[in-house]
Formats: sequence, C-alpha cells, structure tokens
Amino acid sequence: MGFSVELRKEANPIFNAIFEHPFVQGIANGELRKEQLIHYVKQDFEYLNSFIKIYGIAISKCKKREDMDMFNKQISFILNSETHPHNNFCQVAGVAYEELQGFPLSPSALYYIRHMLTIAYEGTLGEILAVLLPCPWTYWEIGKKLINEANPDRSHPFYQWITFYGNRTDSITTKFCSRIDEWAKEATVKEKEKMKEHFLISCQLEYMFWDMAYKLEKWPVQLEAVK
Ligand SMILES: Cc1ncc(CO)c(N)n1
Repeated sequence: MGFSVELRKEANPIFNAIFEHPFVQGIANGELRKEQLIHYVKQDFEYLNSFIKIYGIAISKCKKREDMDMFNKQISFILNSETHPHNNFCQVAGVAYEELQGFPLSPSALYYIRHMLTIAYEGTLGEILAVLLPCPWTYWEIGKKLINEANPDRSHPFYQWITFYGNRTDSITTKFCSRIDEWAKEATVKEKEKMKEHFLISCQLEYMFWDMAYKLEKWPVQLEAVK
C-alpha cells in the first residue's frame, strides 16, 4: 500500500464528514445564502493568497527542477484559473469579486494558514507535501462526488464550481500523491508519523473552513479602528 493510500484511509471519516457538511450539500442542491457565499469568497481569496506564498517557501526547499516545476504550476493555477469558482459564487451572490478582496482572516481560516506556514518553515519537503495535500484532494473528491450525485447541467447555479473541481484529469492530487509515495519510501518512521499528523490536521481544518463559511464565523469581539 502506498503512503498516500494509507493517509486517505485514515482520513476517511473526515472526508465523509466534509461530503455531508451543509455548505457542501448546499453547493449540491443550490441552496446557500448570499452571505455564506460572500463569507466563503472573502476568506478563500485570502487563503489562496497565503497558499501562493507557502508554495514559494516550498520551492525554496526543493532540490529538483521537477519539484520546482510542480509548485510553480500550482501557483499559476491559483493565479489564473482558481478565480473561476470564486466568480461563480460571486455571480450567484450578485456581488463583484473585487469587493470581496482584502478582508482579514477569520479564526479557522487563520488557524489553517498558520498550520501550513509552520510546517512550510520547519518541515521537510515530505512534510510540506503532506500538509498541503488535503487542499487539492478534498476539493477534487467533492467535485467528482457532486458530479455523480447531483449530475448538474448548465442550469445548476454552481455548475461551474462543481465541474471546475470535479472534471480535472491532470489532477495535482495525483502528482502530489506519487511524489509523497516516493518520498515516504526513503523517510524514517518518525518523519512519516509527522507527515500523517500534518495531513490529518489539514483535513480537519478543511472541514473547519466549510463550517466557518457556513456559520459566518467571526472573532468574538468586533473592534473599531482607533484614531
Ligand atoms: C480552503 C480551501 N481548500 C481547498 C481549496 C482548493 O484549492 C480552496 N480553494 N480552499
């Protein structure tokens, strides 16, 4: 069994909880409130900005051109393609994408980013791959599942979102998985334990991100700017 298969097996209850989450179900049946879509896009725009920087740190730790190329392609993907699913949510919510940019991260989103940043700074390339993998992996599976279950046509409000994530054939998930399997063959038991821990925490944080958006999570005390 490859290491990525082992990771996926351990994370199975979290993947299932994500598929059942009301935000994900809301994408499937087209029933999400405008504020929920707006909160998601505000948070995800900043989340992806941080993700680009984390890929930059990952590149600084690469020894091989192929690894640099893999992360470089992912940066371009976020910059040039991953704006489409955000635009889909904005259109449904009836707001301009530009209006949702530049907001501070709410607690769960910040927690997720800080988790990845810590491992990016402190960890090996194997640990970095493990902490980043739940991001593409959970979305790819959500997309595929929603295509099968909701079988959306073009009239579905989230058709673009669902097909964007579910129809990817050149999946980055597959690339990350084979690289992690290769890395794990050379890794010590201790490093593999750390990789698993980082991976599972990121899966939990993927769940928390959906929950944060659904519940419009905010910091406990709202502060006014002091003049
Ligand atoms: C929180 C989160 N996880 C994964 C993805 C997919 O890239 C995303 N856009 N946002």
